[in-house]
Amino acid sequence: MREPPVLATEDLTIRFGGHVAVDAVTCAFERGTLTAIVGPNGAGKTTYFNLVSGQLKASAGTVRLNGEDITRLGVADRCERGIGRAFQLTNLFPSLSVRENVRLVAQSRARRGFDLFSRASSHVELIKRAEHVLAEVRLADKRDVTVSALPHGDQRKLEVALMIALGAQVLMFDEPTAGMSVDEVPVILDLIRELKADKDRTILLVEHKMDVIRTLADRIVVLHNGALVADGEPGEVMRSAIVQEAYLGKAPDAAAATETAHG
Ligand SMILES: Nc1ncnc2c1ncn2[C@@H]1O[C@H](COP(=O)(O)OP(=O)(O)OP(=O)(O)O)[C@@H](O)[C@H]1O
Repeated sequence: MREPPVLATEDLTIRFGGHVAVDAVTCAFERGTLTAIVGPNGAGKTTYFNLVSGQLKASAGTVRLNGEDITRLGVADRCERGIGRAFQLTNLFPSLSVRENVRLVAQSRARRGFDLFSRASSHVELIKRAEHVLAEVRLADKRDVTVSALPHGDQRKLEVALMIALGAQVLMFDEPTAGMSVDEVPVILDLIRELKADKDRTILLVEHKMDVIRTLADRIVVLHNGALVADGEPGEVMRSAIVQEAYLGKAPDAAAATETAHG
């Protein structure tokens, strides 16, 4: 039997009063893929993320992780099962070193017995695990730096390290380059590219910048007024009239003219 997608939403819906912010979104995400979720301001992208990560409770519909219905679980339970959301962690210890932060997260996970390292909970094993994760996010040379002294870009890398140490299989990034300096942007994009190379992970990315989407995404899902209006390979989705109109703000005729003009 074919294994279920890592993550799937079925008719996922949330209403705020009379406003439907996410409208019956059915979408599946396969292991080893990076999907960009795009759409105009207010389309429902962040709200969709909140429904997947558990920050918001759905009015209707289902969220499944590896086939398991997790719709009624809270953020912590979803996180333990492998849903990681970048830059939302409040559990950084600013006065401890980078490595201590990662070690503590690895330790809490090992105690709860959620991964292969559950028996490797000796101090030495946990340090090894922390070193491995820090190498993966290119922070090994900052291992002894106190978190509060880290530049913004490195704090973000550390947050990714914590997601990995927590055992996330689904990594969600909501505008990862927002608020970053020109120097930091390529660093975080390289990091996402490297995370994507690990085919066990499934990455969801909300992003406005088309150049970022073009270089990273295997697939684009377009939301508009809360509903999924396009889903497919990036080139094809970007060329579709609905995207030209909904996302780029051009009428279909103008979009067609632009396409013709550019061959
Ligand atoms: N807690 C809330 N209460 C009421 N309305 C909300 C709430 N959260 C979101 N909305 C509304 O839901 C709609 C979708 O918002 P959301 O932030 O998900 O859009 P978005 O696509 O992420 O936009 P942006 O690109 O600007 O971040 C908007 O109309 C927003 O005002």
